[in-house]
Amino acid sequence: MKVMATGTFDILHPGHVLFLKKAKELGGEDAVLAVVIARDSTVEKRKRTPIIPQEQRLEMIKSLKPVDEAYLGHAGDMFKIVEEIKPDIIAIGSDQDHNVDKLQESLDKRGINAKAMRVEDYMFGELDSTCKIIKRIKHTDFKDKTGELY
Ligand SMILES: Cc1cc2nc3c(=O)[nH]c(=O)nc-3n(C[C@H](O)[C@H](O)[C@H](O)COP(=O)(O)O)c2cc1C
Ligand SMILES: Nc1ncnc2c1ncn2[C@@H]1O[C@H](COP(=O)(O)OP(=O)(O)OP(=O)(O)O)[C@@H](O)[C@H]1O
Repeated sequence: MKVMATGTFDILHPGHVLFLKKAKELGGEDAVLAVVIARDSTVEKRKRTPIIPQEQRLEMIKSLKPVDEAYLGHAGDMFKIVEEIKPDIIAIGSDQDHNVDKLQESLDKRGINAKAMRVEDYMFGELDSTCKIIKRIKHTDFKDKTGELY
């Protein structure tokens, strides 16, 4: 079965890898995992300014073990890429801001034969989100080996 997972994936961390592994598991033994990377313009609108540009975020996701295919999403219509990829399952992360029931309704209305499913697993840790990594960087005084701030 083909599973589609989506996200920004700005500054990768182990929680992203857990999500992708668990998303692929939803598709059973012969699962194929296709990942849609949110465009910079989408991230700006929906979340915040991304740090890593979309092409670099795509390159990193493509290189991860569970990932079979990865694509940049389109600007605007979020269902166009779904129609192109034709997934059996759309995996939504546990803290992802998409309502699974509403998403399923929209898929059904559009005649897309995919099941929206939530991945319940979440990896908790000191730096378990991109936001926390950004905050850590902002509040760190970086010094070189002589102790000089740079
Ligand atoms: C079914 C589905 C299709 C999507 N298609 C696109 C798309 O074509 N282009 C895009 O920029 N974002 C797309 N997104 C949105 C992003 O992947 C992402 O969910 C959104 O920017 C919020 O960021 P986050 O999921 O990292 O929190 C899609 C999301 C879903 C659930
Ligand atoms: N710690 C985590 N454990 C499990 N899944 C995670 C974790 N962090 C993110 N994910 C999942 O990875 C996908 C991409 O997440 P996203 O790029 O929004 O990362 P993020 O770290 O949550 O970013 P931000 O802090 O900017 O919101 C989403 O489906 C999200 O639910």
